[in-house]
Amino acid sequence: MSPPKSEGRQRLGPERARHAVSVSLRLASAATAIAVAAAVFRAASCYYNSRRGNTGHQASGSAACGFTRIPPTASSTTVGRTLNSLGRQPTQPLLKRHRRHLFRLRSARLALAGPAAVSLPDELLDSDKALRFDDLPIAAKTKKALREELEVQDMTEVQVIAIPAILDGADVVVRAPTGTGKTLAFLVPIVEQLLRRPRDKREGVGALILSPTRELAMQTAAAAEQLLAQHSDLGSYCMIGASDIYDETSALQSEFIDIVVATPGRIDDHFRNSDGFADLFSGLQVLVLDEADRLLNGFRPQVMEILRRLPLPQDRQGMLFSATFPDDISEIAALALRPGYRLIDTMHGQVTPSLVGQYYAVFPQEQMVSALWAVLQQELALNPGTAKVMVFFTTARITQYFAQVFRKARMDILELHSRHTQDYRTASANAFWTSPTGILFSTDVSARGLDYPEVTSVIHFGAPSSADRYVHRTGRTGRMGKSGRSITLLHDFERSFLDSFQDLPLEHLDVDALISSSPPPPILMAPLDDLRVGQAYKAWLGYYKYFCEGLGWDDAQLVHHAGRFAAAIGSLGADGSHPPLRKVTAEKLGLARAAGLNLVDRLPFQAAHKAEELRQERQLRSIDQELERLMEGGGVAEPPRPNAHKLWQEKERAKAEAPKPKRTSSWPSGGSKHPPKGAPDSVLMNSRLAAVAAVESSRGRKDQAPQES
Ligand SMILES: Nc1ncnc2c1ncn2[C@@H]1O[C@H](COP(=O)(O)OP(=O)(O)OP(=O)(O)O)[C@@H](O)[C@H]1O
Repeated sequence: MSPPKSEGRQRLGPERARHAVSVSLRLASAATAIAVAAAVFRAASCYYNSRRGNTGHQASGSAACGFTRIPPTASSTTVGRTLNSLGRQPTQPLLKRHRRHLFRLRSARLALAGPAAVSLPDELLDSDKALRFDDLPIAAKTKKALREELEVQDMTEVQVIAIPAILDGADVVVRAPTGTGKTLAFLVPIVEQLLRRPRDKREGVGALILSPTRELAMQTAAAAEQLLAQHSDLGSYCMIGASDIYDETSALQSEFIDIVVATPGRIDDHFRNSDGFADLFSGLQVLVLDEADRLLNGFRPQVMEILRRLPLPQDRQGMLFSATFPDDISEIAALALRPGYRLIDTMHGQVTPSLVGQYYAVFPQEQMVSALWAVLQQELALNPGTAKVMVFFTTARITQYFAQVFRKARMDILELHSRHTQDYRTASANAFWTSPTGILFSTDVSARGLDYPEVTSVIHFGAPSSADRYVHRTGRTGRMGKSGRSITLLHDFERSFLDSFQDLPLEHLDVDALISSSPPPPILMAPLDDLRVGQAYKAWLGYYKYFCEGLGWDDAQLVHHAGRFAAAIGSLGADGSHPPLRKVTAEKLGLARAAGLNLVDRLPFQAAHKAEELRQERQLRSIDQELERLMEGGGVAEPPRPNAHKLWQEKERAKAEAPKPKRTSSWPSGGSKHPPKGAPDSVLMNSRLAAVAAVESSRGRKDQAPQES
């Protein structure tokens, strides 16, 4: 294992002090007192400030479901908010009005202080045209790729402000609404920075982009690949938990790879276990933490370890991107950025997309299945033939349970969560991405960054565990100025969730009326087999045990509501007995002494599942054979492969054979308006998905991915 690149990280103290001074200076010089006061007032009225501290997710015992209000505080983000107070406009995802661009650019210059904050030529600032990528001082090949591969021309607000600042060499913290083009806001200048300083092959990787989930990393890598389509001398690579660790190291050592997009767990793993890996990053020029708040909240140990082994902030450029940051970002920024970094904030006080109608319903837990059924029917009816719905659940097992229940009722449900293998996850994501309509049941693993086209509705089944999660989930719809709907379905005991969201435009939805007009089919109310019930019940207990304090529950109340959950899925015994729970599990949950649980040494149904597992494996094999046969016969396109590196290798191979081949990414791209070529036959893929799911589920296989839930 290579030694850490530097041991000097203890300089954080003085750096922090310098940073504090620089923030104060910027505060003082950047805005007038009125603007600051307006921003503070805005902050006070903004729900984002009224939520509990974002970084305190684990710290507070009441945790995320506590729904307690934290008094608003003025903070370093005030600097960013002065931009908003000057702008006084609702969020406009695609700003084509040049005057507003100019106003904001000038505001940015004012508010962000620092010399030469934005380096667009003055003649552009004085013209009446919308600012386009073509106007940027970047390589012609990048512009061509933006036009032809990503099909984008006019820049969005965050791109107008962030790209010049990054090209200028600044470290940045960028907060911009969901779906407004943050990915290209960092990818475009990264490519340019790499081109501007030609690198020696021995310097290794030029830019590292960290993403909290595998799917987001793959999506970003695909966008990078599209952007590099015209640059035969630059390559990108995607490193995620599911790939082969040995292949990755040797690929990185033998190939010329400039941009690596990765999940933190995998990079950390390499740093610890792969010889010579750290050397590959010794010449790193750019580091991006995409969804930075999540990375530093949910993956802090890994991210800290990575930061410790990368070049010091003063020797590279650093960027933090997200739609949500804690009020005090100085701590996060001090970890990854140079003092004097610039804050760019294009939220304009609006945390959710302006064209997303937001609704809520509260219902007795016993009605949860009917409520979800009725709301889904409504969304399908509101968008006939085009409904694309994402339903977010609290845990992977509960997601899996509901997916199987709704499939019984002949609904075509895709599933994405950590209880499946990466192949399955990728196939689900691809199927949802390519289909013009569909329903995806997911955990928060899909909440951030994923850019599924044309999502019409987001349904939160149960209270989201934090305000930030609500924002990111909701942001899967209403992207790039489109409209959408977000419906929050709250169990009766989650009503206090609404207290924290008073500033959101949530409208009440009459779920009783919906249930009366769309009653659930009887099959929906019949429980699944014991194994699935047991898994869902255990997951429910584990999840709400974590939030007991916030809900004001003791163990007896937890068990009481767990019984209601069991009743709602039709699995409470005739004598009121709960589904069986292993004693060892109850001990782990701290519930060994709780009255009312049905504790057993061994689950009675485990052996019976062995035979079922074998049957399903046989089924899976025959579906695979069928797929293979069809593919050989040209009846169905090859299922898409996600690994950007493989695609890159193919590109390289193809290049050697014929100059300038044109390839299309097989993964949902950040910008292409067309589905990737080679999309799978959906019926066959769906049956394969179902078969794989059944086998995985009966094996109880757990995916080890870093996950949201
Ligand atoms: N200038 C542009 N014009 C048109 N479309 C664009 C432009 N820039 C990006 N897009 C497209 O907008 C969509 C959303 O972009 P992106 O995923 O980068 O948003 P985001 O701000 O990162 O969202 P999130 O906060 O959810 O991660 C993508 O399909 C992307 O290709």
